[in-house]
Amino acid sequence: MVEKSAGGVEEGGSAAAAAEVRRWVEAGGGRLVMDGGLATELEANGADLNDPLWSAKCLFSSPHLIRKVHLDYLEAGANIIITASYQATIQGFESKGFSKERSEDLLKKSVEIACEAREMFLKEHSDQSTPMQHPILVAASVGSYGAYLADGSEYSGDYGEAGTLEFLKDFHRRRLEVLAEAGPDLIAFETIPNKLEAQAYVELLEECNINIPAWFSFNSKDGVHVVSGDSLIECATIANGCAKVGAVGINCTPPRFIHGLILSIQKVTDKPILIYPNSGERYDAEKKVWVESTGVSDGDFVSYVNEWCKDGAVLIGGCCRTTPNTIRAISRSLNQCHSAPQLSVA
Ligand SMILES: C[S+](C)CC[C@H](N)C(=O)O
Ligand SMILES: N[C@@H](CCS)C(=O)O
Ligand SMILES: [Zn+2]
Repeated sequence: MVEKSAGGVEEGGSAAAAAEVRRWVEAGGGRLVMDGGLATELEANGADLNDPLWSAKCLFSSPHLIRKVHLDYLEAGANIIITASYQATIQGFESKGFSKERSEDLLKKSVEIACEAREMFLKEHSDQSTPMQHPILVAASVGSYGAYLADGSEYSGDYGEAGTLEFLKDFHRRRLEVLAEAGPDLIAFETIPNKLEAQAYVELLEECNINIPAWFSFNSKDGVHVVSGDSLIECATIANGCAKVGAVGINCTPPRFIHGLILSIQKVTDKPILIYPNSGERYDAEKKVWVESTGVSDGDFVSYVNEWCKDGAVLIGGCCRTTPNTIRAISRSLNQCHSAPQLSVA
């Protein structure tokens, strides 16, 4: 279980969230291993995600599978497990016929399932002399508005006329509050496709007075811009300007772009950098399948890890199409990596 500092993000000045993430990274020996693709592994365990709710469907159809996948990632060496709330929204559940209350309960449940998996894992290993990974953290996923649209818009960031700042804030507000109230260690804003949504998240973190460290993770198709074409540097600058953001990085992006993206992020922030790329395959949103075999294998993926460490990433995992085998290999590779930079705890 994680011990939180007395004041959380609330106290401690402008870099409080980053300081908290740095403390966790220090506790983990200079690196933290994140989990891999949650939806990927739910499918591997038999879930049918061809649904507008995608992986969030399992919150009511097969919560036991979500718990199993979290456990599999913990057994593989993950320090951080990300909840099944990526595509879980009050609006999405309501359009399936759930009441507002039940929809909020399902959001909370995503955090509860991950916490249960952590408890089970800790209990299972409590009498073992071999050291387990520490700390173990639960990050509540907030997928973008594009994820809710269920048409792959998180890979274009093109929201048309709906994409105003106020609209995006209204869309995410209650969802964020409910997830924060459920008590995760972190809030994971994932697969952020454009600058506007990053700005909306910053304003919501402040207005809702969220005192749980957040991370902002963008996705890119060219190694320079986020998927909308907005500059990654500008996006990372927005994240850097928010004291409630504890880490900044990249997810669901081909491994070949990660090196350059880390260097870009470093130009504008001292906050810890996280990266959890996908396999490099392309998502066909109509058929809801991943296509093309240009992806990298687990072995290939891991060959990049030491370079990303040297570049300065301190939280490393995988996104779509990565598996517990990927995470096990990353964990082993990081354990052998002795070039950990000294992190100052502010
Ligand atoms: C990260 S993508 C693979 C998630 C699924 C997408 N939003 C869809 O519903 O098709
Ligand atoms: N946390 C989500 C990210 C999708 S891009 C998942 O792994 O399914
Ligand atoms: Zn992904």
